[in-house]
Amino acid sequence: MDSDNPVKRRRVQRSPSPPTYNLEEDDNSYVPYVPVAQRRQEKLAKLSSWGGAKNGVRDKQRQQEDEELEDEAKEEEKRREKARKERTLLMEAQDVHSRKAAEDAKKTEGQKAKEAEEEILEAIRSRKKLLSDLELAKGIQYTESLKTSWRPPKYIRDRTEQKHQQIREKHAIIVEGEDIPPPIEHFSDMKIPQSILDYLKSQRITAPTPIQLQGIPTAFSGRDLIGIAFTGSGKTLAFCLPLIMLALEEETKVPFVRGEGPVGVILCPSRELANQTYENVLTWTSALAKEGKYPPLNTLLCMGGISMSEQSHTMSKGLHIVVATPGRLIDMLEKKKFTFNNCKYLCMDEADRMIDLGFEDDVRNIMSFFKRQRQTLLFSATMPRKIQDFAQQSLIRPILVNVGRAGAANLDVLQVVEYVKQEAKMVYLLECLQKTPPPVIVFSENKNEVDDIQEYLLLKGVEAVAIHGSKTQEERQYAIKSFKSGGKDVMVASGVASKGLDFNEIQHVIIFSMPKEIEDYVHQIGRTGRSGKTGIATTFVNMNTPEQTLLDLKYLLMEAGQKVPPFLATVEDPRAAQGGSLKGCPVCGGLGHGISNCPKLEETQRRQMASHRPQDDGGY
Ligand SMILES: Nc1ncnc2c1ncn2[C@@H]1O[C@H](COP(=O)(O)OP(=O)(O)OP(=O)(O)O)[C@@H](O)[C@H]1O
Repeated sequence: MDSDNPVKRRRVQRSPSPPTYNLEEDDNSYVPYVPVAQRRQEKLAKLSSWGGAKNGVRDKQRQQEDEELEDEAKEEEKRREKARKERTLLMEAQDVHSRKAAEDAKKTEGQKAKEAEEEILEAIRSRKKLLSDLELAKGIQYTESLKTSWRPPKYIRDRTEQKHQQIREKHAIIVEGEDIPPPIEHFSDMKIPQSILDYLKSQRITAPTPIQLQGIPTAFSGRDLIGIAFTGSGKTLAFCLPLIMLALEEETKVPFVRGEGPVGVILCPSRELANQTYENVLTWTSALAKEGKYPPLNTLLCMGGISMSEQSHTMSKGLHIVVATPGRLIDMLEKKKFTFNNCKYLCMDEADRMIDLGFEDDVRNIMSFFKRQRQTLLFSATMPRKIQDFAQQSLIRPILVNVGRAGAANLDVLQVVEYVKQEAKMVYLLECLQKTPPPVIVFSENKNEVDDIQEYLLLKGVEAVAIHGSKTQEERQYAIKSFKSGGKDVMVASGVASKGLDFNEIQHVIIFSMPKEIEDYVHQIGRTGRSGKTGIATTFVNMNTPEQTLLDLKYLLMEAGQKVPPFLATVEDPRAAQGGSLKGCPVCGGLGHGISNCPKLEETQRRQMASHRPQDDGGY
């Protein structure tokens, strides 16, 4: 009779083993399944244990039991249906997974690198803006540029935009931004005091360089500016002159007294660069005040390694201009030696380094001392696109003035790359020194090597000085002074001296050890071939030089139309074989690699991990 029971028949047809796709392992609501037959048996056992029950009662119980079994069978059907659906979902998920794996396998290395690049770029994009912590916290956002009274001469204002553009094109100037002030091709049209013009003329500075002819009017107009131009192209004058003019205007309105000022600050990443910029500002402000027609302006040098009491005479008067390295500046501001309550002008030289390699927090900190809207200017010879983008977000209606590709080598430098075995370098260096008369700079990435080279040269009778971050301030100053004055023929330097230092007519730069980052190479060779003169750069490479660095170098030589030596020409670009993009790296501007293997990014990450301040070789 039981075998006729449809419920039972259905149960018998059911698969005897539980489904293997049990998705419910993690499901707390799971109730273990007890087969219907087992439950029936249990019920029957219960019933029979009652004994002596009347037949009517038994029939009623059996009927009840059948109904229960039917309900259970329905439940069971539902359970199976659910499991079937879940199985479909799981299979679908597995399908998607295997499809993706198959697609990934089909992707070329180039495509994978592109995706990795996008991820890194996204991370860079999400960096918080370069505003002060206070501005960020309060959501303060200025939208208008700083107002100034300066106007270009009428005849220039009357020119058409097309004419302005023609002038820019003539000087290979690329501009980006809104309402860009016109380029001005003559200093005399810039409304600069005659005494400064006379001084510049005495220095054979008679016509503005491209970065000056577009950068100075832009800065005079109060606009935020990102100025990019190759090494030795006169960027210092382009950012110092507007500050001098601003300070002059303020001083003329109401003379500054002790405790007042400064009007503006110039930030530099190293002491040497700060010192050099300070000296430039001093010569220009002295020239201005020389004839007594204009008031004297006070400039303070604020950097580690010098005693501020030496400058107490400057501090005892109103202060117009501060030239500083970040660490000491923060220290002075925190100690309230002066304030930025009326400071309107902030310029960063070698700005990519300032905002990219660990100075970022210091810069933010410095910005939080500003109490009013400021004009911000960033200058460098190397400023990769990503850093430009980041900087642009942080400025107000910025104007980008670009002369040549950011990070390109100065075309006035003849670049020679030679394969020299490690053990042969010292001897070959002596030979190389014969190529040109002095002064010559020799660069090495390693402080110990700098000392070794200097020692070797001294032994060989060469008048050499050395400079690196572990030297005392006095030693560094002595080295620079004696080399600048011509007392010493050769300066052996670590990377510190590469950025921004302007030595007179360096004939030859020898790069004893090729830096990993191509930007550093660009800055190092840029110590020669300055202000329109030509120079030679000889670089030693060997099997210790990473292939990627060689590739960056190869592309840079090609871009500058220089001779590529055969051993360098044979270095293949792996991206070409993988079908990847051959665009330059958006982080460091190197042409021979993508973002995913950028040495600069690696270095930045390493520094961040170590979370210590940048070794600017003593900038603090
Ligand atoms: N208009 C000009 N005409 C001729 N020489 C100039 C002009 N402007 C500046 N110079 C000279 O050019 C040299 C290099 O200038 P500067 O140091 O400002 O270059 P830079 O662009 O800042 O280089 P770097 O990127 O290496 O710092 C200096 O000796 C300076 O006096």
